[in-house]
Amino acid sequence: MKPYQKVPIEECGEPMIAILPDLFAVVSPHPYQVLGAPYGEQSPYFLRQRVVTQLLAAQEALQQDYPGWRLQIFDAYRPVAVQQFMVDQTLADLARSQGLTVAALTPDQQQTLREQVYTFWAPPSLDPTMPPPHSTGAALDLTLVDGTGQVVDMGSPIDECSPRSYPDYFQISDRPLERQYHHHRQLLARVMIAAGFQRHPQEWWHFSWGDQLWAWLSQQSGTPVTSAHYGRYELIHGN
Ligand SMILES: C[C@@H](N)C(=O)N[C@H](C)C(=O)O
Ligand SMILES: [Zn+2]
Repeated sequence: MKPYQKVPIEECGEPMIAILPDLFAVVSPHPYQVLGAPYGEQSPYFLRQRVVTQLLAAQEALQQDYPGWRLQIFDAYRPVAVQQFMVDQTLADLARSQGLTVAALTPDQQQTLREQVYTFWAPPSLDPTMPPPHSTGAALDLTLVDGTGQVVDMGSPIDECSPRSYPDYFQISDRPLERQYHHHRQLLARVMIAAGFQRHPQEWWHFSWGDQLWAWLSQQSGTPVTSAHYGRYELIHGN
């Protein structure tokens, strides 16, 4: 169990709304849909209403200093079935990168690779007290696009299971390009945190507002948050 999963949830019942592509940039086609992830009738481009409001505030803060720049949404809502699919997919990818298959892994190899997967992916738990963050509609993965519509280089791709994903990985570099990656990651974090979001400690791209991880990180930084506002969305809207 991760420490944030102990935070109580007081579900506020707020609906999710669509993230409109005329307001934000979005990665399309959606990378997990392309892989065949089981969304059913659901769409990854949905978030809780208040989370979208805070996201708009973050984009406005960005555009004050960088006119024409936008937030680019890579992923947002994720049913638990999709979380399970992506965890399995990532395990298979990591095994393949070592010339192995999941079926052929020894118990020790399984354990090592699973630990690597769970450094970057939340467990696909169906327990209502510990939902995967994206299954609450409060978490999203995103980056920046500049005024010409170009994706801003953060030095590593979203979802890479390696230390390059850690937000401060390039902090101590004195190479000009890597200084720039760090600056871009800082810029994304600055506008998101100013709008009330919290960033995942191991991922430069993952932010949330109102879920258990957000509440736990807020507590760690001294903000008196006692509970999360959002639990698993499927439990309140039955989809
Ligand atoms: C790996 C990434 N796409 C992600 O969303 N990770 C977090 C921790 C999650 O699975 O909730
Ligand atoms: Zn995420």
